[in-house]
Amino acid sequence: MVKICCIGAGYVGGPTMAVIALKCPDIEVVVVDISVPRIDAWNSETLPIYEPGLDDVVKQRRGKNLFFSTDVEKHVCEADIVFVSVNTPTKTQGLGAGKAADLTYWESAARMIADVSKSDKIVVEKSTVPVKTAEAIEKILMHNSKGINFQILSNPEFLAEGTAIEDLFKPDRVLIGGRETPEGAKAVQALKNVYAHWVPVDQILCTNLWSAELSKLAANAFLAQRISSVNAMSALCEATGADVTQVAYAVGKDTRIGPKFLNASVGFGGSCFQKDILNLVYICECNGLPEVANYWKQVIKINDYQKSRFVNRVVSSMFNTVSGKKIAVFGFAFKKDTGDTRETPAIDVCKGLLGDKAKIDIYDPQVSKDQIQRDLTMKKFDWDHPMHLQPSSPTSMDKVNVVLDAYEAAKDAHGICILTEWDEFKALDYKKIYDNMQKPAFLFDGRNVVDADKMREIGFIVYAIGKPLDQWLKDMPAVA
Ligand SMILES: NC(=O)c1ccc[n+]([C@@H]2O[C@H](COP(=O)([O-])OP(=O)(O)OC[C@H]3O[C@@H](n4cnc5c(N)ncnc54)[C@H](O)[C@@H]3O)[C@@H](O)[C@H]2O)c1
Ligand SMILES: O=c1ccn([C@@H]2O[C@H](COP(=O)(O)OP(=O)(O)O[C@H]3O[C@H](CO)[C@@H](O)[C@H](O)[C@H]3O)[C@@H](O)[C@H]2O)c(=O)[nH]1
Repeated sequence: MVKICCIGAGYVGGPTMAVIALKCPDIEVVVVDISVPRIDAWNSETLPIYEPGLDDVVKQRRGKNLFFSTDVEKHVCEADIVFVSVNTPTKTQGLGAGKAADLTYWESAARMIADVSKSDKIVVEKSTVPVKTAEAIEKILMHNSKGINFQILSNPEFLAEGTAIEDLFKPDRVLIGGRETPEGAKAVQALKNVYAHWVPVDQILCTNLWSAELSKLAANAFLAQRISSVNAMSALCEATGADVTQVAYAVGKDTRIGPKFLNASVGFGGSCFQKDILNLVYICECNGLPEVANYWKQVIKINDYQKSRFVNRVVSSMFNTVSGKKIAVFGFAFKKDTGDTRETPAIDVCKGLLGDKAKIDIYDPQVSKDQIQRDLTMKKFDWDHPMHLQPSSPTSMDKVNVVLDAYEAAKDAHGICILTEWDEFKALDYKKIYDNMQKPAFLFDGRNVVDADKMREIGFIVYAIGKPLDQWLKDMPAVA
């Protein structure tokens, strides 16, 4: 029986391995992590991450051919294929700080693999890494190999949170990069055999190592660039009276452009886009390509602009101050159907409002109070380190309340900011909400989830990203 071990039981390692175990009953899959609470949660009734369909997959295979363990060394030693799916955060200190990928966790995993291995292994990069990481990993493994043969493969993951199980069941493509040698080709084939259990072989793309590594960064950069493009248009729509939804629809009808990923928003979030683009920018700079670096940097700049533009709209429309005013925040996760808050635009928007001395009441169906407190008090990029290395006792947040439903958040509030597109926000009784708010009552829709005209009929002053502005907002222009 082929044995797989995956180092890192996070958003990628957990769901990916659960699906491999489901689709390949003839393979034993063990997911290992240094975090005891995370592994305990994977072995419990309440999994450590919320992802539609995940519970079902884990319950079907756990204890049969899917295991979660903290005994990292034992399971690495026994495995034929070792996936590495550990954090690759942005460096916060030293050379490349604020841009380069911090490969500390990756390097320590590679050294451990070299230390404990007693048989040949295929080592698979599942984490998103800078181009040429495989070369560095190869050096670490070869210099410590004791005669063992290691083949390094790059197999980047393209799942999106909230749809991870669907994406893993029906990936657009699986990408495997390997060395162009007979041993490399054999390793690529071994990994291909795993995915071929359920992915049509013509969708399994095989490339050289560097193409696979770079394709992952490139795909995320292209995706994020689409959002920054439509968000840049949203600012122009507001200035001209065009409607960004209509513009995006018209643009997306061009089959060369396509309709997906063109929703204007308060900004993109998530653990990947910003981190991976910063990493790409750094690689370009290191390769003497400042023009290319600047091109991609602009995607991040527009995203930051979009978040601060939103805060400025809120403040300026409420007579240029939110000091002492209660603002209800609907949604804190970086997108719907996940409890993940990494790099969520809600952090920057809430910090912006707090900076203007607002009082905020936050409601999100999947994010805990503890997590929100951590997010609003943590330093930039600290979130992407293993849980046990993050600050555990957040400083107090006397101007922030985390509440259990949207009605409570909006009671006596001056304004509402919708920051995540949870479906339940479409179905709320906004008349009831309006009746319980201070007047004038403001609704700032950062995700275009509510029917703005209906809200206006109720009495709200409405701001919706990229939509024609209410007269009130035109009279109170925001400084971008
Ligand atoms: N989250 C996503 O949707 C997504 C999608 C595609 C790719 N990625 C990439 O995959 C990688 C992992 O992302 P994630 O979201 O799963 O991160 P995560 O933080 O959820 O999980 C990483 C896990 O690795 C563990 N870990 C770190 N060092 C370890 C070590 N030496 N030994 C054992 N365990 C160790 C941590 O404790 C943590 O539980 C990143 O490179 C990310 O960019 C993420
Ligand atoms: O039209 C859109 C689409 C998305 N978003 C926002 O963009 C962010 C990222 O969304 P999404 O890409 O759906 O989720 P992620 O889980 O971050 O997935 C991205 O990042 C992963 C990690 O690398 C990749 O594997 C995925 O392919 C890639 O989509 C979220 O804040 C979304 O709200 C928009 O604002 N408008």
